[in-house]
Amino acid sequence: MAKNEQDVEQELPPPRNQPAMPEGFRQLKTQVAGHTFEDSNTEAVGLLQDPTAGCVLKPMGKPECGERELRFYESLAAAGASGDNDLALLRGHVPRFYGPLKLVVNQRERTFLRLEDLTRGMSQPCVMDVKMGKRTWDPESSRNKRKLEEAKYVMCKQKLGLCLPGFQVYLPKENEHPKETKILRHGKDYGKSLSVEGFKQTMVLFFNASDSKTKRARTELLLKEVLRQLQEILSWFNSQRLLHFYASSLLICYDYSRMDQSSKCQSLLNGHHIKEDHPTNWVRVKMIDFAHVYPAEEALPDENYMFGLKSLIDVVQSILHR
Ligand SMILES: Nc1ncnc2c1ncn2[C@@H]1O[C@H](COP(=O)(O)OP(=O)(O)OP(=O)(O)O)[C@@H](O)[C@H]1O
Ligand SMILES: O=P(O)(O)O[C@@H]1[C@H](O)[C@H](O)[C@@H](OP(=O)(O)O)[C@H](OP(=O)(O)O)[C@H]1O
Repeated sequence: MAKNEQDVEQELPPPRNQPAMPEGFRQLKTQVAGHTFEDSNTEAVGLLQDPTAGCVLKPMGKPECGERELRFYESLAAAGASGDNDLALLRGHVPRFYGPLKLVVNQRERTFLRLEDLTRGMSQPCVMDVKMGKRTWDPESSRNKRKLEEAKYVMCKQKLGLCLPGFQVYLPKENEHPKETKILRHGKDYGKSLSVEGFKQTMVLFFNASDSKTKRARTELLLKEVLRQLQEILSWFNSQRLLHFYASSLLICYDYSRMDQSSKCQSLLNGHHIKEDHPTNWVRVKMIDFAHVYPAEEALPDENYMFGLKSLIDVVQSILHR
């Protein structure tokens, strides 16, 4: 590990000056990467959360990026919910989109994209942002942007086609109270320092898989569900020839509080029984960040994204089969 846990808590501090925002909204506390609020710059805006609606609101940042992401979500909406074309099928792998919304934040009106909150309903959300692909610059990037991107996260990006801009995880406290937890948070500086081995160890930590004796069954369930969702995304990429995704991420979320429960059924008022403990209720893996999505060149598959996705699957499989 590059830094100890004490450093981590200082690395992503909650901003001291609370940004001024409309009633009912708050900063997304589980935001682990990307553009964020800054104490010294009221122009910098991060994601908001609307806890009642189960939505997050992503600010449309740089005009070309914001517009591209809006067009991407609108094209999925237009593809129709029930269609079986590749765009319609992609809807299942991205957050639901509820349209743009103008809000005044820090005394300035801005446009936000309203998206399904992938951490909704989670009382102890563990969240990891994994940026996909060896190449994280898009076809319109300047020579300078290319150089900047190629100089970052070099070890993981080149070998695995992955990089780790941020994550948070709940871990058991190492004391006599097994139910007590602590949160570990790391940002992009940590991710940029990781070797391939460090990346793999970080994944072990993130999945609470370091202790092989306790919670073994729950960890196995978690890893299998993550793998299942990753494989579904890979099958979509295997067939689609429409889009290429640059600097896009997978967001892996799970609820640590569900790692402790044994499988149980819940009775519903209408007499039906649902397995509320089913892992699809507390594990979510979705694609996010579509600021650099382009039509596929020469209708080729997105080998760049797929290379990263396959190595992520290999890493998770290696943890499962240790
Ligand atoms: N739908 C969502 N549900 C929950 N959290 C989300 C969602 N979308 C984004 N986030 C949180 O916000 C972070 C940043 O998201 P995103 O990558 O879309 O922003 P960005 O500012 O475009 O990032 P970048 O600087 O890498 O381009 C993610 O790492 C995640 O923590
Ligand atoms: O990982 P880092 O070092 O934080 O680098 C940022 C990352 O590449 C973001 O994807 C990019 O935003 P976009 O995807 O919106 O281009 C941002 O550009 P920016 O600083 O020009 O916003 C970079 O600074």
